[in-house]
Amino acid sequence: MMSRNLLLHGMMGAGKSTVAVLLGERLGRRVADTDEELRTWTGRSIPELFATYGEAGFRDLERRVVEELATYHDLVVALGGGAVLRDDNVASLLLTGVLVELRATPEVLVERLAGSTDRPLLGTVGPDGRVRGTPAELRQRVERTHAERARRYAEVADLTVDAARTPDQIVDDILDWALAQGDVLTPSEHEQVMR
Ligand SMILES: Nc1ncnc2c1ncn2[C@@H]1O[C@H](COP(=O)(O)OP(=O)(O)O)[C@@H](O)[C@H]1O
Ligand SMILES: O=C(O)C1=C[C@@H](OP(=O)(O)O)[C@@H](O)[C@H](O)C1
Ligand SMILES: [Mg+2]
Repeated sequence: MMSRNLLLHGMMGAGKSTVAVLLGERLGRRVADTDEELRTWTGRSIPELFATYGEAGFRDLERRVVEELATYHDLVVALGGGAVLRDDNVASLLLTGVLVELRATPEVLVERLAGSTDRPLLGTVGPDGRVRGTPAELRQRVERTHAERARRYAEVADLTVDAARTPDQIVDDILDWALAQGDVLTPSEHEQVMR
């Protein structure tokens, strides 16, 4: 019996990659992270990919990863924060999965992203991988990106969870919701979560 992929989306720093691992452990599912897939496939870091191909080129590579992952079932997937901006990605992902938004305020996100060196859109890392950018610039970029994307994230979400809590609490919220759906978990996952 197959289940639907649990696809985590939302802003950079919301905790998608972190929560995906825990959720996968709780369900005994395989976990995929689109950024990790891109690193493995290309042998390059995310900043290197942005520096080499630009954002548009990065999105095209990400699209190919998304298309491939959408052919599987029974996964937990941490999407890169920009993946659901494309309609073609959302259409592919919904064929086999449900979209769960992790939502947090810019204040919370900035706190979590302060030391980040692998998110080129935040301006905190140069093409050479060296850290640059001031805390004020980080805050401005997070606020602007959040303002640009918040509506889109909400619109495509099957479920939105408050990400300003512990990863375990976020996993519990997702599982509570998944249990109440008919087609998200397999019967054996259902049993395992209830135990
Ligand atoms: N629920 C949480 N509470 C506090 N810190 C978190 C939480 N989830 C993730 N973090 C931290 O925030 C940073 C970004 O998390 P990450 O999982 O990479 O987010 P995303 O994949 O959404 O960009 C990491 O340093 C991570 O350890
Ligand atoms: O929001 C975005 O556009 C991006 C988010 C990043 O992943 P996380 O959301 O895991 O940080 C990564 O895919 C890339 O830097 C672009
Ligand atoms: Mg991530």
